[in-house]
Amino acid sequence: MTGAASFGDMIVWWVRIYNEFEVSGNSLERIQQYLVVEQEPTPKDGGAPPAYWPSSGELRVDNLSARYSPDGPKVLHNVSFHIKAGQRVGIVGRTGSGKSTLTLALLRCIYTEGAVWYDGMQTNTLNLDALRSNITIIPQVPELLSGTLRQNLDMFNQYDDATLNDALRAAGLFSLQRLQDENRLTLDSKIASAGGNLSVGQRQIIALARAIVRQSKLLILDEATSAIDYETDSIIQTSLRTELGSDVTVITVAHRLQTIMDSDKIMVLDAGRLIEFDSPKVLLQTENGLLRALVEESADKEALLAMAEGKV
Ligand SMILES: Nc1ncnc2c1ncn2[C@@H]1O[C@H](COP(=O)(O)OP(=O)(O)OP(=O)(O)O)[C@@H](O)[C@H]1O
Repeated sequence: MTGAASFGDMIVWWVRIYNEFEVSGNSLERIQQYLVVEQEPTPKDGGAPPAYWPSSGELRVDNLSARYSPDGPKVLHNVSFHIKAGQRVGIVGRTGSGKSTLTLALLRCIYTEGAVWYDGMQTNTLNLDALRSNITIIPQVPELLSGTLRQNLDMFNQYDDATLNDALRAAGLFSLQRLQDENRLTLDSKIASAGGNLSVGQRQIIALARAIVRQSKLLILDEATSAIDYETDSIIQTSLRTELGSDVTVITVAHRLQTIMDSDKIMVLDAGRLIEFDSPKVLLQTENGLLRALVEESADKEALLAMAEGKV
């Protein structure tokens, strides 16, 4: 009996050791993978822009191509366009058409060829710190830091409360709180790690307020369709239309056409190529145009057409 029990114990012991060995092996493998990941140039490498840069959100893109790995396939193909300072531009396209890839390429997060000029500076001559701190991205679900709302808006304590409250008002936080009975936030409110105690809408509004405080000239918004309710979305859209300076360019990656149908211009991507870029009104008159086809397919066709005509 004792012999059988100790043999059994030994088997269990071996299984446990083998299991632990396998788990540790996985961790080692993961560390090894991180060690061989190719590093970006250090953020300070490259030129520093002049102090007055950027003074506008003008963006000129010339033959921009992109891939996710040095020897991977091109995912974005020779995209060229010009966005004047202050324009609101929507990017549309079917799933996998390259919308997110284009925004990553603008930030130099992936391998790119071609040239991008932001307010007259060619971005690949700038260090990554300078480039990325002057473009604000508002992702679908913005991550906030644990701390107060004030710290999230102004990490280096550079602005007074009036400026921060103005930015929150302009971004639409107080309108949202009037409409919805969400927890009332003040500059001293505590934000949980990653913003876990706030709704996605509140987080997007705070990210927008941060862009307003930083006086970003180029804002890229990834529309959060599924995670955001209609009221919050329209508050954010109104803020983007009315509360930003006239030289601030807003690019919205749109997942529903309503959001961008009254933009100054719409960019239509298809399989990594820019196939249409013009005002919604012109694109809707384009025979066999993709935007026109997307609108035709939509259940909200009439409303979209009215928006494009500026009637809504
Ligand atoms: N990390 C990645 N590595 C390799 N290829 C990728 C990666 N991310 C995206 N791709 C590829 O790039 C192409 C464009 O994808 P992208 O995510 O830019 O499209 P999208 O228009 O933003 O799509 P969605 O509307 O679904 O967000 C697709 O073929 C996709 O498979």
